[in-house]
Amino acid sequence: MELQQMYIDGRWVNAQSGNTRDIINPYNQEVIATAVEGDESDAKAAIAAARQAFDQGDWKNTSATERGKIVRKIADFIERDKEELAYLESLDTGKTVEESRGDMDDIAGVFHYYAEIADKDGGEIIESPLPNSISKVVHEPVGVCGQITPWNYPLLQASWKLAPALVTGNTLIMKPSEITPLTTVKVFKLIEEAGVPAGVANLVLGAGSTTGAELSESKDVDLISFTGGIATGKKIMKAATDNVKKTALELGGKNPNIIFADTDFETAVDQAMNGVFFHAGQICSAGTRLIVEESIHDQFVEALVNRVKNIKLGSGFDDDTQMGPLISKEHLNKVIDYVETGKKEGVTVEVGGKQPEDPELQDGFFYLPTVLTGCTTDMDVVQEEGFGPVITVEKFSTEDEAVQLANDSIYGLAGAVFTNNIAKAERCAQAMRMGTVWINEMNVYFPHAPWGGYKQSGIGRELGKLGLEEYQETKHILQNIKPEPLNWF
Ligand SMILES: NC(=O)c1ccc[n+]([C@@H]2O[C@H](COP(=O)([O-])OP(=O)(O)OC[C@H]3O[C@@H](n4cnc5c(N)ncnc54)[C@H](O)[C@@H]3O)[C@@H](O)[C@H]2O)c1
Ligand SMILES: C[N+](C)(C)CC=O
Repeated sequence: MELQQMYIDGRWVNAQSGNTRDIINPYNQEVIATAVEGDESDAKAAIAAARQAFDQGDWKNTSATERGKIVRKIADFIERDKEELAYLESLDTGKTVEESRGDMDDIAGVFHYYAEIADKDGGEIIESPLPNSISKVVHEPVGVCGQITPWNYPLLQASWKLAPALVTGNTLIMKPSEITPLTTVKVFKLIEEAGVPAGVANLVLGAGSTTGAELSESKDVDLISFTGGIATGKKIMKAATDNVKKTALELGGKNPNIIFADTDFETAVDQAMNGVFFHAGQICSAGTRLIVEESIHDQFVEALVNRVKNIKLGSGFDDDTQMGPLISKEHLNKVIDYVETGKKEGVTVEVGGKQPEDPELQDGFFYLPTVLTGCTTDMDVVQEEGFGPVITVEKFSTEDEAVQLANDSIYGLAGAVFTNNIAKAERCAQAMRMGTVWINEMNVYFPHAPWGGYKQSGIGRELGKLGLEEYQETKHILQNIKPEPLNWF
Protein backbone atom coordinates (compact mmCIF):
# COMPACT_ATOMS: atom_id res chain seq x y z
CA MET A 1 0.00 0.00 0.00
CA GLU A 2 1.28 3.49 -0.82
CA LEU A 3 2.61 5.72 1.96
CA GLN A 4 -0.29 7.32 3.85
CA GLN A 5 0.37 11.06 3.73
CA MET A 6 -1.09 14.20 5.24
CA TYR A 7 -3.15 16.64 3.18
CA ILE A 8 -2.23 20.22 3.97
CA ASP A 9 -3.21 23.27 1.92
CA GLY A 10 -4.22 21.11 -1.04
CA ARG A 11 -0.98 19.08 -1.14
CA TRP A 12 -0.13 15.53 -0.07
CA VAL A 13 2.90 15.84 2.20
CA ASN A 14 5.26 13.89 4.44
CA ALA A 15 5.93 14.83 8.05
CA GLN A 16 8.44 17.67 8.42
CA SER A 17 10.43 15.38 10.71
CA GLY A 18 10.40 12.59 8.12
CA ASN A 19 9.00 10.21 10.75
CA THR A 20 6.63 7.39 9.89
CA ARG A 21 4.51 4.84 11.77
CA ASP A 22 3.59 1.27 10.86
CA ILE A 23 -0.13 0.50 10.79
CA ILE A 24 -0.89 -2.94 12.23
CA ASN A 25 -3.60 -5.44 11.32
CA PRO A 26 -5.18 -6.40 14.67
CA TYR A 27 -6.08 -9.84 13.31
CA ASN A 28 -2.51 -11.01 12.74
CA GLN A 29 -0.19 -8.10 13.68
CA GLU A 30 1.07 -7.77 10.11
CA VAL A 31 2.11 -4.31 8.93
CA ILE A 32 -0.61 -3.28 6.48
CA ALA A 33 0.61 0.23 5.69
CA THR A 34 3.02 2.94 6.67
CA ALA A 35 1.73 6.37 7.58
CA VAL A 36 3.67 9.58 7.95
CA GLU A 37 3.89 10.60 11.60
CA GLY A 38 3.23 14.30 11.95
CA ASP A 39 3.86 16.37 15.07
CA GLU A 40 3.21 19.89 16.36
CA SER A 41 4.99 21.54 13.43
CA ASP A 42 2.79 19.76 10.88
CA ALA A 43 -0.33 20.58 12.87
CA LYS A 44 0.77 24.25 12.95
CA ALA A 45 1.19 24.22 9.15
CA ALA A 46 -2.29 22.73 8.72
CA ILE A 47 -3.82 25.25 11.13
CA ALA A 48 -2.12 28.12 9.24
CA ALA A 49 -3.54 26.80 5.95
CA ALA A 50 -7.04 26.48 7.42
CA ARG A 51 -6.81 29.95 9.00
CA GLN A 52 -5.73 31.54 5.71
CA ALA A 53 -8.46 29.67 3.79
CA PHE A 54 -11.08 30.86 6.25
CA ASP A 55 -9.96 34.46 6.63
CA GLN A 56 -8.97 35.14 3.03
CA GLY A 57 -10.57 32.35 1.00
CA ASP A 58 -13.95 32.17 -0.70
CA TRP A 59 -15.35 29.04 0.94
CA LYS A 60 -17.39 30.84 3.62
CA ASN A 61 -18.88 33.11 0.94
CA THR A 62 -19.62 30.30 -1.51
CA SER A 63 -23.38 29.74 -1.52
CA ALA A 64 -24.68 27.01 0.74
CA THR A 65 -26.23 25.40 -2.34
CA GLU A 66 -22.81 25.17 -3.99
CA ARG A 67 -21.19 23.78 -0.85
CA GLY A 68 -24.04 21.27 -0.61
CA LYS A 69 -23.35 20.14 -4.20
CA ILE A 70 -19.69 19.50 -3.38
CA VAL A 71 -20.59 17.57 -0.23
CA ARG A 72 -23.12 15.54 -2.25
CA LYS A 73 -20.29 14.61 -4.62
CA ILE A 74 -18.28 13.31 -1.67
CA ALA A 75 -21.27 11.13 -0.73
CA ASP A 76 -21.50 9.83 -4.30
CA PHE A 77 -17.79 9.04 -4.38
CA ILE A 78 -18.06 7.16 -1.07
CA GLU A 79 -20.86 5.06 -2.60
CA ARG A 80 -18.75 4.52 -5.73
CA ASP A 81 -15.70 3.41 -3.68
CA LYS A 82 -17.67 1.61 -0.97
CA GLU A 83 -15.97 -1.78 -1.40
CA GLU A 84 -12.47 -0.32 -1.21
CA LEU A 85 -13.37 1.77 1.84
CA ALA A 86 -15.02 -1.18 3.59
CA TYR A 87 -11.96 -3.32 2.87
CA LEU A 88 -9.63 -0.68 4.33
CA GLU A 89 -11.79 -0.18 7.42
CA SER A 90 -11.85 -3.90 8.19
CA LEU A 91 -8.14 -4.26 7.54
CA ASP A 92 -7.42 -1.40 9.93
CA THR A 93 -9.91 -2.16 12.73
CA GLY A 94 -10.49 -5.92 12.48
CA LYS A 95 -14.27 -5.50 12.26
CA THR A 96 -16.14 -7.75 9.86
CA VAL A 97 -16.34 -6.49 6.32
CA GLU A 98 -20.11 -6.78 6.50
CA GLU A 99 -20.07 -4.30 9.41
CA SER A 100 -17.74 -2.02 7.46
CA ARG A 101 -20.08 -2.08 4.46
CA GLY A 102 -22.89 -1.02 6.79
CA ASP A 103 -20.68 1.78 8.13
CA MET A 104 -19.97 3.01 4.58
CA ASP A 105 -23.71 3.18 3.83
CA ASP A 106 -24.21 5.18 7.03
CA ILE A 107 -21.30 7.46 6.15
CA ALA A 108 -22.57 8.21 2.63
CA GLY A 109 -25.97 8.85 4.24
CA VAL A 110 -24.45 11.46 6.56
CA PHE A 111 -22.85 13.37 3.66
CA HIS A 112 -26.15 13.18 1.71
CA TYR A 113 -28.14 14.38 4.72
CA TYR A 114 -25.99 17.46 5.30
CA ALA A 115 -25.75 18.19 1.56
CA GLU A 116 -29.55 18.16 1.51
CA ILE A 117 -30.12 20.54 4.43
CA ALA A 118 -27.18 22.83 3.58
CA ASP A 119 -29.27 25.53 1.90
CA LYS A 120 -32.49 25.22 3.87
CA ASP A 121 -31.58 27.87 6.43
CA GLY A 122 -32.13 31.39 5.06
CA GLY A 123 -32.07 33.01 8.49
CA GLU A 124 -35.11 34.32 10.33
CA ILE A 125 -36.80 37.69 10.66
CA ILE A 126 -37.90 38.15 14.25
CA GLU A 127 -40.25 40.58 15.90
CA SER A 128 -38.45 43.79 16.91
CA PRO A 129 -39.79 45.93 19.75
CA LEU A 130 -38.16 49.03 18.19
CA PRO A 131 -40.19 51.07 15.69
CA ASN A 132 -38.86 51.30 12.11
CA SER A 133 -36.47 48.41 12.44
CA ILE A 134 -35.80 45.02 10.97
CA SER A 135 -34.43 42.33 13.21
CA LYS A 136 -32.82 39.32 11.59
CA VAL A 137 -31.10 36.21 12.96
CA VAL A 138 -28.54 34.54 10.69
CA HIS A 139 -26.10 31.67 11.04
CA GLU A 140 -22.47 31.87 10.03
CA PRO A 141 -19.54 29.46 10.12
CA VAL A 142 -17.55 29.29 13.36
CA GLY A 143 -14.20 29.49 11.55
CA VAL A 144 -11.28 27.07 11.82
CA CYS A 145 -12.32 23.72 13.29
CA GLY A 146 -10.04 21.08 14.80
CA GLN A 147 -11.53 17.60 14.57
CA ILE A 148 -10.13 14.59 16.43
CA THR A 149 -11.50 11.07 15.96
CA PRO A 150 -11.08 7.63 17.59
CA TRP A 151 -10.14 4.20 16.21
CA ASN A 152 -13.34 2.24 16.73
CA TYR A 153 -15.45 3.85 13.98
CA PRO A 154 -12.73 5.78 12.17
CA LEU A 155 -14.60 7.01 9.13
CA LEU A 156 -18.08 7.09 10.63
CA GLN A 157 -16.99 9.44 13.40
CA ALA A 158 -15.05 11.51 10.84
CA SER A 159 -18.15 11.87 8.64
CA TRP A 160 -20.21 13.25 11.55
CA LYS A 161 -17.67 16.10 11.75
CA LEU A 162 -16.58 16.65 8.15
CA ALA A 163 -19.99 16.92 6.48
CA PRO A 164 -21.58 19.55 8.78
CA ALA A 165 -18.35 21.58 9.00
CA LEU A 166 -18.02 21.75 5.22
CA VAL A 167 -21.61 22.59 4.32
CA THR A 168 -21.66 25.44 6.83
CA GLY A 169 -18.57 27.10 5.31
CA ASN A 170 -15.92 26.35 7.94
CA THR A 171 -12.36 25.30 7.29
CA LEU A 172 -10.97 22.35 9.19
CA ILE A 173 -8.06 20.22 10.26
CA MET A 174 -8.86 16.57 10.97
CA LYS A 175 -6.70 14.24 13.02
CA PRO A 176 -7.77 10.60 12.95
CA SER A 177 -6.54 8.06 15.47
CA GLU A 178 -2.90 7.35 14.71
CA ILE A 179 -3.61 3.60 14.63
CA THR A 180 -6.49 3.67 12.12
CA PRO A 181 -5.86 6.39 9.51
CA LEU A 182 -6.53 4.45 6.28
CA THR A 183 -10.14 5.32 5.47
CA THR A 184 -9.76 8.94 6.55
CA VAL A 185 -6.78 9.35 4.18
CA LYS A 186 -8.87 7.82 1.40
CA VAL A 187 -11.81 10.15 2.08
CA PHE A 188 -9.54 13.18 1.89
CA LYS A 189 -8.67 11.97 -1.64
CA LEU A 190 -12.40 12.03 -2.36
CA ILE A 191 -12.69 15.49 -0.79
CA GLU A 192 -9.94 16.66 -3.15
CA GLU A 193 -11.65 14.98 -6.13
CA ALA A 194 -14.97 16.63 -5.24
CA GLY A 195 -13.35 20.06 -5.61
CA VAL A 196 -13.11 21.35 -2.05
CA PRO A 197 -10.67 24.27 -2.38
CA ALA A 198 -7.09 23.99 -1.09
CA GLY A 199 -6.73 24.82 2.60
CA VAL A 200 -10.41 24.25 3.43
CA ALA A 201 -10.06 20.62 4.55
CA ASN A 202 -6.68 19.57 5.96
CA LEU A 203 -5.58 16.22 7.32
CA VAL A 204 -2.82 15.68 9.86
CA LEU A 205 -1.60 12.28 11.01
CA GLY A 206 0.17 11.55 14.26
CA ALA A 207 -0.14 11.00 17.98
CA GLY A 208 -2.72 12.70 20.14
CA SER A 209 -0.10 14.14 22.48
CA THR A 210 1.52 16.04 19.59
CA THR A 211 -0.80 16.79 16.65
CA GLY A 212 -4.01 16.45 18.69
CA ALA A 213 -2.74 18.60 21.55
CA GLU A 214 -1.67 21.32 19.08
CA LEU A 215 -5.17 21.45 17.60
CA SER A 216 -6.69 21.73 21.08
CA GLU A 217 -4.28 24.42 22.28
CA SER A 218 -3.84 26.61 19.21
CA LYS A 219 -5.25 30.12 19.44
CA ASP A 220 -5.92 29.98 15.70
CA VAL A 221 -8.45 27.19 16.08
CA ASP A 222 -11.98 28.42 16.87
CA LEU A 223 -13.67 25.11 17.62
CA ILE A 224 -12.45 21.71 18.69
CA SER A 225 -14.69 18.72 18.08
CA PHE A 226 -13.48 15.55 19.74
CA THR A 227 -14.69 11.97 19.87
CA GLY A 228 -12.84 9.63 22.17
CA GLY A 229 -12.24 8.67 25.77
CA ILE A 230 -13.24 10.71 28.80
CA ALA A 231 -9.65 11.20 30.05
CA THR A 232 -8.57 12.67 26.70
CA GLY A 233 -11.76 14.74 26.56
CA LYS A 234 -10.88 16.37 29.87
CA LYS A 235 -7.36 17.22 28.63
CA ILE A 236 -8.81 18.74 25.47
CA MET A 237 -11.32 20.78 27.41
CA LYS A 238 -8.54 22.21 29.59
CA ALA A 239 -6.32 22.95 26.58
CA ALA A 240 -9.20 24.70 24.83
CA THR A 241 -9.69 27.24 27.60
CA ASP A 242 -6.78 29.43 26.52
CA ASN A 243 -8.65 31.04 23.64
CA VAL A 244 -12.11 30.00 24.87
CA LYS A 245 -12.62 27.70 21.89
CA LYS A 246 -15.97 26.20 21.31
CA THR A 247 -15.76 22.62 22.49
CA ALA A 248 -17.80 19.65 21.33
CA LEU A 249 -17.08 16.38 23.12
CA GLU A 250 -18.43 12.91 22.29
CA LEU A 251 -17.06 10.73 25.05
CA GLY A 252 -17.54 7.27 26.44
CA GLY A 253 -20.52 5.41 27.81
CA LYS A 254 -21.49 2.67 30.22
CA ASN A 255 -24.85 1.97 28.79
CA PRO A 256 -27.61 0.21 30.73
CA ASN A 257 -29.99 -2.20 29.07
CA ILE A 258 -33.06 -2.78 31.27
CA ILE A 259 -34.90 -6.05 30.65
CA PHE A 260 -38.39 -6.37 32.17
CA ALA A 261 -39.94 -9.81 32.68
CA ASP A 262 -42.84 -8.96 30.36
CA THR A 263 -40.59 -8.48 27.33
CA ASP A 264 -40.42 -10.75 24.32
CA PHE A 265 -37.74 -13.02 25.78
CA GLU A 266 -35.96 -14.27 22.64
CA THR A 267 -35.85 -10.80 21.10
CA ALA A 268 -34.42 -9.29 24.27
CA VAL A 269 -31.71 -11.98 24.49
CA ASP A 270 -30.82 -11.49 20.85
CA GLN A 271 -30.70 -7.69 21.13
CA ALA A 272 -28.70 -7.82 24.35
CA MET A 273 -26.09 -9.91 22.56
CA ASN A 274 -26.01 -7.62 19.57
CA GLY A 275 -25.81 -4.64 21.86
CA VAL A 276 -22.57 -5.76 23.43
CA PHE A 277 -20.72 -8.17 21.15
CA PHE A 278 -21.02 -6.24 17.89
CA HIS A 279 -17.52 -4.97 16.96
CA ALA A 280 -16.23 -6.86 20.02
CA GLY A 281 -17.96 -4.35 22.28
CA GLN A 282 -15.75 -1.49 21.09
CA ILE A 283 -18.72 0.84 20.73
CA CYS A 284 -19.35 3.90 22.85
CA SER A 285 -23.03 2.98 23.11
CA ALA A 286 -22.55 -0.76 23.65
CA GLY A 287 -25.14 -2.14 26.07
CA THR A 288 -22.51 -3.41 28.46
CA ARG A 289 -24.66 -3.08 31.60
CA LEU A 290 -27.49 -5.57 31.57
CA ILE A 291 -30.10 -4.88 34.27
CA VAL A 292 -32.54 -7.80 34.40
CA GLU A 293 -35.78 -8.23 36.37
CA GLU A 294 -35.14 -10.73 39.15
CA SER A 295 -37.93 -13.16 38.14
CA ILE A 296 -36.29 -13.91 34.75
CA HIS A 297 -32.64 -13.27 35.69
CA ASP A 298 -31.45 -16.88 35.82
CA GLN A 299 -33.33 -17.95 32.70
CA PHE A 300 -32.05 -14.87 30.82
CA VAL A 301 -28.43 -15.48 31.82
CA GLU A 302 -28.70 -19.14 30.82
CA ALA A 303 -30.07 -18.26 27.37
CA LEU A 304 -27.42 -15.59 26.92
CA VAL A 305 -24.56 -17.86 27.93
CA ASN A 306 -25.75 -20.66 25.61
CA ARG A 307 -25.73 -18.30 22.66
CA VAL A 308 -22.50 -16.52 23.59
CA LYS A 309 -20.64 -19.86 23.55
CA ASN A 310 -21.40 -20.12 19.83
CA ILE A 311 -20.08 -16.72 18.75
CA LYS A 312 -17.54 -17.34 16.00
CA LEU A 313 -14.33 -15.34 16.34
CA GLY A 314 -12.01 -14.84 13.39
CA SER A 315 -10.85 -12.68 10.54
CA GLY A 316 -13.20 -9.89 9.53
CA PHE A 317 -12.83 -11.11 5.97
CA ASP A 318 -14.19 -14.63 6.65
CA ASP A 319 -17.89 -14.94 5.89
CA ASP A 320 -18.68 -16.91 9.03
CA THR A 321 -16.85 -14.60 11.46
CA GLN A 322 -19.20 -12.89 13.89
CA MET A 323 -16.66 -11.08 16.05
CA GLY A 324 -13.19 -9.82 15.19
CA PRO A 325 -10.23 -8.96 17.41
CA LEU A 326 -9.73 -5.98 19.69
CA ILE A 327 -7.86 -3.09 18.16
CA SER A 328 -4.40 -3.43 19.76
CA LYS A 329 -2.24 -5.23 22.27
CA GLU A 330 -2.52 -2.24 24.57
CA HIS A 331 -6.30 -2.32 24.41
CA LEU A 332 -6.43 -6.10 24.87
CA ASN A 333 -4.42 -5.68 28.06
CA LYS A 334 -6.91 -3.07 29.28
CA VAL A 335 -9.80 -5.48 28.72
CA ILE A 336 -7.90 -8.29 30.49
CA ASP A 337 -7.25 -5.99 33.47
CA TYR A 338 -10.87 -4.87 33.49
CA VAL A 339 -12.17 -8.44 33.80
CA GLU A 340 -9.50 -9.30 36.40
CA THR A 341 -10.77 -6.34 38.44
CA GLY A 342 -14.25 -7.85 38.26
CA LYS A 343 -12.96 -11.20 39.44
CA LYS A 344 -11.29 -9.52 42.42
CA GLU A 345 -14.56 -7.73 43.15
CA GLY A 346 -16.32 -11.09 43.36
CA VAL A 347 -18.24 -11.41 40.07
CA THR A 348 -18.96 -14.84 38.57
CA VAL A 349 -17.54 -15.46 35.10
CA GLU A 350 -20.37 -17.37 33.38
CA VAL A 351 -18.55 -17.65 30.06
CA GLY A 352 -15.36 -16.22 28.58
CA GLY A 353 -13.20 -14.19 30.93
CA LYS A 354 -9.99 -14.99 29.06
CA GLN A 355 -8.29 -15.03 25.66
CA PRO A 356 -9.27 -17.83 23.25
CA GLU A 357 -7.05 -20.89 23.02
CA ASP A 358 -7.79 -21.55 19.34
CA PRO A 359 -4.36 -21.74 17.60
CA GLU A 360 -5.68 -19.77 14.62
CA LEU A 361 -6.40 -16.76 16.82
CA GLN A 362 -3.06 -16.56 18.63
CA ASP A 363 -1.58 -13.81 16.44
CA GLY A 364 -4.58 -11.52 16.86
CA PHE A 365 -5.77 -9.41 19.79
CA PHE A 366 -8.74 -11.63 20.60
CA TYR A 367 -10.74 -11.83 23.82
CA LEU A 368 -13.61 -14.26 24.37
CA PRO A 369 -17.12 -12.86 24.66
CA THR A 370 -17.71 -12.69 28.38
CA VAL A 371 -20.73 -12.66 30.69
CA LEU A 372 -20.24 -11.59 34.31
CA THR A 373 -22.98 -12.11 36.90
CA GLY A 374 -23.38 -11.20 40.54
CA CYS A 375 -22.57 -7.61 39.66
CA THR A 376 -23.62 -4.60 41.74
CA THR A 377 -23.44 -0.88 41.01
CA ASP A 378 -20.67 -0.22 43.52
CA MET A 379 -18.24 -2.38 41.50
CA ASP A 380 -15.67 -0.87 39.15
CA VAL A 381 -16.65 -3.38 36.42
CA VAL A 382 -20.14 -1.92 36.50
CA GLN A 383 -19.02 1.69 36.62
CA GLU A 384 -16.08 1.70 34.20
CA GLU A 385 -16.22 1.55 30.42
CA GLY A 386 -14.52 -1.78 29.57
CA PHE A 387 -14.78 -1.19 25.80
CA GLY A 388 -14.57 -4.91 25.08
CA PRO A 389 -16.85 -7.94 24.60
CA VAL A 390 -17.85 -8.05 28.25
CA ILE A 391 -21.33 -7.71 29.73
CA THR A 392 -22.11 -7.27 33.42
CA VAL A 393 -25.47 -8.45 34.75
CA GLU A 394 -27.35 -6.85 37.64
CA LYS A 395 -30.81 -7.68 39.05
CA PHE A 396 -33.77 -5.46 39.92
CA SER A 397 -37.21 -6.02 41.34
CA THR A 398 -39.12 -2.75 40.75
CA GLU A 399 -39.33 -0.23 37.93
CA ASP A 400 -37.99 2.53 40.19
CA GLU A 401 -35.03 0.40 41.15
CA ALA A 402 -34.26 -0.38 37.49
CA VAL A 403 -34.17 3.31 36.61
CA GLN A 404 -32.19 4.20 39.70
CA LEU A 405 -29.54 1.56 38.83
CA ALA A 406 -29.44 2.71 35.19
CA ASN A 407 -28.83 6.30 36.24
CA ASP A 408 -26.17 5.42 38.81
CA SER A 409 -23.25 6.31 36.56
CA ILE A 410 -21.00 9.21 35.66
CA TYR A 411 -21.91 8.46 32.04
CA GLY A 412 -25.11 9.33 30.21
CA LEU A 413 -24.63 8.37 26.59
CA ALA A 414 -27.31 5.81 25.79
CA GLY A 415 -29.54 3.17 27.29
CA ALA A 416 -32.28 0.74 26.37
CA VAL A 417 -35.41 -0.69 27.88
CA PHE A 418 -37.13 -3.91 26.81
CA THR A 419 -40.76 -4.42 27.79
CA ASN A 420 -44.11 -5.01 26.13
CA ASN A 421 -45.72 -2.40 28.40
CA ILE A 422 -45.31 0.80 26.40
CA ALA A 423 -46.48 3.09 29.19
CA LYS A 424 -43.78 1.63 31.43
CA ALA A 425 -41.22 1.95 28.64
CA GLU A 426 -42.13 5.62 28.16
CA ARG A 427 -41.85 6.30 31.90
CA CYS A 428 -38.41 4.71 31.98
CA ALA A 429 -37.25 6.53 28.84
CA GLN A 430 -38.28 9.83 30.42
CA ALA A 431 -36.49 9.07 33.68
CA MET A 432 -33.25 7.76 32.15
CA ARG A 433 -30.59 10.51 32.07
CA MET A 434 -29.04 9.74 28.69
CA GLY A 435 -28.71 11.37 25.27
CA THR A 436 -30.40 8.41 23.57
CA VAL A 437 -32.88 5.89 24.93
CA TRP A 438 -33.99 2.96 22.79
CA ILE A 439 -37.26 1.17 23.50
CA ASN A 440 -37.20 -2.48 22.39
CA GLU A 441 -34.20 -1.60 20.22
CA MET A 442 -30.47 -1.26 20.65
CA ASN A 443 -27.66 0.75 19.09
CA VAL A 444 -29.55 2.45 16.29
CA TYR A 445 -28.42 5.84 15.00
CA PHE A 446 -29.11 7.75 11.81
CA PRO A 447 -28.27 11.20 10.40
CA HIS A 448 -31.60 12.84 11.23
CA ALA A 449 -31.45 12.23 15.00
CA PRO A 450 -29.04 14.05 17.33
CA TRP A 451 -26.35 12.01 19.07
CA GLY A 452 -24.49 12.92 22.24
CA GLY A 453 -24.25 12.42 25.95
CA TYR A 454 -25.63 13.66 29.24
CA LYS A 455 -23.30 14.00 32.23
CA GLN A 456 -19.65 13.08 31.54
CA SER A 457 -20.49 11.43 28.21
CA GLY A 458 -19.96 14.74 26.52
CA ILE A 459 -20.93 18.23 25.51
CA GLY A 460 -22.98 19.11 22.46
CA ARG A 461 -24.56 16.97 19.79
CA GLU A 462 -23.58 15.47 16.46
CA LEU A 463 -25.97 14.51 13.66
CA GLY A 464 -29.36 16.08 12.99
CA LYS A 465 -29.89 19.83 12.86
CA LEU A 466 -28.09 20.23 16.18
CA GLY A 467 -25.01 18.63 14.62
CA LEU A 468 -25.07 21.38 12.00
CA GLU A 469 -25.56 24.12 14.56
CA GLU A 470 -22.37 23.03 16.39
CA TYR A 471 -20.52 24.47 13.39
CA GLN A 472 -22.42 27.74 13.30
CA GLU A 473 -22.32 31.03 15.12
CA THR A 474 -25.62 32.85 15.52
CA LYS A 475 -25.74 36.54 14.68
CA HIS A 476 -28.50 39.06 15.32
CA ILE A 477 -28.59 41.92 12.82
CA LEU A 478 -30.76 44.89 13.73
CA GLN A 479 -31.35 47.52 11.08
CA ASN A 480 -32.86 50.93 11.83
CA ILE A 481 -34.67 51.81 8.61
CA LYS A 482 -35.41 55.39 9.69
CA PRO A 483 -32.33 56.56 11.61
CA GLU A 484 -32.72 59.81 13.56
CA PRO A 485 -30.64 61.55 16.26
CA LEU A 486 -31.45 60.42 19.80
CA ASN A 487 -30.66 63.84 21.36
CA TRP A 488 -29.81 62.22 24.70
CA PHE A 489 -26.49 64.08 25.23
N1 LIG B 1 -19.68 9.36 22.17
C1 LIG B 1 -19.40 8.88 20.99
O1 LIG B 1 -20.10 9.09 20.02
C2 LIG B 1 -18.16 8.03 20.81
C3 LIG B 1 -17.93 7.42 19.57
C4 LIG B 1 -16.81 6.64 19.40
C5 LIG B 1 -15.91 6.45 20.45
N2 LIG B 1 -16.14 7.05 21.64
C6 LIG B 1 -15.23 6.82 22.76
O2 LIG B 1 -13.88 6.77 22.31
C7 LIG B 1 -13.09 5.97 23.18
C8 LIG B 1 -12.25 5.01 22.38
O3 LIG B 1 -11.48 5.68 21.46
P1 LIG B 1 -9.91 5.98 21.65
O4 LIG B 1 -9.29 4.92 22.50
O5 LIG B 1 -9.36 6.26 20.29
O6 LIG B 1 -9.96 7.30 22.49
P2 LIG B 1 -8.73 8.26 22.87
O7 LIG B 1 -9.30 9.32 23.73
O8 LIG B 1 -7.58 7.50 23.36
O9 LIG B 1 -8.27 8.85 21.46
C9 LIG B 1 -9.17 9.54 20.62
C10 LIG B 1 -8.39 10.51 19.76
O10 LIG B 1 -7.80 11.50 20.61
C11 LIG B 1 -6.43 11.64 20.30
N3 LIG B 1 -5.72 12.10 21.49
C12 LIG B 1 -5.14 11.36 22.46
N4 LIG B 1 -4.57 12.17 23.38
C13 LIG B 1 -4.80 13.44 22.99
C14 LIG B 1 -4.48 14.71 23.54
N5 LIG B 1 -3.79 14.85 24.67
N6 LIG B 1 -4.90 15.81 22.88
C15 LIG B 1 -5.61 15.71 21.75
N7 LIG B 1 -5.93 14.53 21.17
C16 LIG B 1 -5.54 13.40 21.79
C17 LIG B 1 -6.02 10.26 19.80
O11 LIG B 1 -4.83 10.34 19.06
C18 LIG B 1 -7.24 9.89 18.97
O12 LIG B 1 -7.19 10.49 17.70
C19 LIG B 1 -14.10 5.25 24.06
O13 LIG B 1 -14.12 5.85 25.32
C20 LIG B 1 -15.42 5.47 23.35
O14 LIG B 1 -16.55 5.40 24.17
C21 LIG B 1 -17.23 7.84 21.85
C1 LIG C 1 -21.53 6.49 17.77
N1 LIG C 1 -21.35 5.11 17.33
C2 LIG C 1 -22.41 4.28 17.92
C3 LIG C 1 -21.47 5.05 15.89
C4 LIG C 1 -20.04 4.62 17.62
C5 LIG C 1 -19.65 4.64 19.01
O1 LIG C 1 -18.61 4.13 19.34
